Amino acid sequence: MNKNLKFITEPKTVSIVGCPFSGGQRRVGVDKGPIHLVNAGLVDQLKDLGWAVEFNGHHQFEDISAEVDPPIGKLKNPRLVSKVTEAVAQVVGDHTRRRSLPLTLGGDHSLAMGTIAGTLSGYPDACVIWVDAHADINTTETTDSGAWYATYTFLTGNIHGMPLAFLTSLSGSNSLSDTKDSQSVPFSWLDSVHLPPSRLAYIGLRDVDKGEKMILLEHNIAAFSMHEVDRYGIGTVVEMALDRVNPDRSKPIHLSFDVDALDPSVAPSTGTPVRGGLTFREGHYICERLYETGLLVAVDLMEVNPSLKDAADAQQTVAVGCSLVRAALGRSDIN
Ligand SMILES: NC(=[NH2+])NCCC[C@H](N)C(=O)O
Repeated sequence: MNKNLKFITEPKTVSIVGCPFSGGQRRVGVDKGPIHLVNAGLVDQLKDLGWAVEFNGHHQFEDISAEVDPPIGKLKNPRLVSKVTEAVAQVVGDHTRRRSLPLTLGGDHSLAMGTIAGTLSGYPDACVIWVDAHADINTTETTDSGAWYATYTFLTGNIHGMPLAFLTSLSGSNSLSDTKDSQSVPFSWLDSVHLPPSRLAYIGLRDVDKGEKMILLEHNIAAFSMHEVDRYGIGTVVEMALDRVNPDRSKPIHLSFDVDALDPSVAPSTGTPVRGGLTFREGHYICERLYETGLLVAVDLMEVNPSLKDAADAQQTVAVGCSLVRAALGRSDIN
């Protein structure tokens, strides 16, 4: 076992899962995120931190296509997103069961259906720290409940706003089915996966749709918005989040980091930026502290979209993304 990370075996290995995928939302370019992150030197940076790095190129999801993929209910690209996330779940699950640490680079945040399902296959008691401006817990019913927001994102139905509804079983394939053949219904593979809402904590929220607010309340989900970050400071907020989902500091932790949790002045190139976000240091502190718990088992970095804004903004966002990953994988300023 690793002296720093309780669940990862020596020699500590990080397995990069590059996921150039944008089908969970409407803006082109987020599929380029992982390519830019790797081209910025991430592999060598992680080797420098003492990790053995496995990276066999980005997943092309070649065999996966869904040429005929009309919306089901309000959901856009349901067949494609289901197939891609199922493939991601398999890959992440394999790494997890070998006790290497999967680092998934997105791509849009619908990919977390795959990454978290994969983590749960290896660590059924894992908890999730979801760092994001958005709650991404819209159900098949509530996905258009973000009234002001929806006006400029085509009434949503974008599955990147929904992964946690499927993972917590608030939505399931039954809500998408008009056929008896359950195998062919999108997301039926996820029906057997369940993340209890008591093992989910958010940090950084500031753009939560009406229907999502009701879900957070009703299921008593640990949600720390920017208001709590301002009020208590990031150090206290991270402990408060861990107290809710991992009170004994014993369970495996999956970190799912959406780069839009950061303020747009820090990470401008992302599809759904929201002002008033985490500072550079607050974002890094979360990553550093979770590494320090020794309990990290998987990391996602999502929603870097280098095609948005200008080249300098894209480069800044990619650089911050790499820096967050280094912080989550043990980089320290003094040792
Ligand atoms: N992963 C993201 N950037 N999600 C943004 C979601 C925005 C909005 N709540 C929706 O459901 O469409």
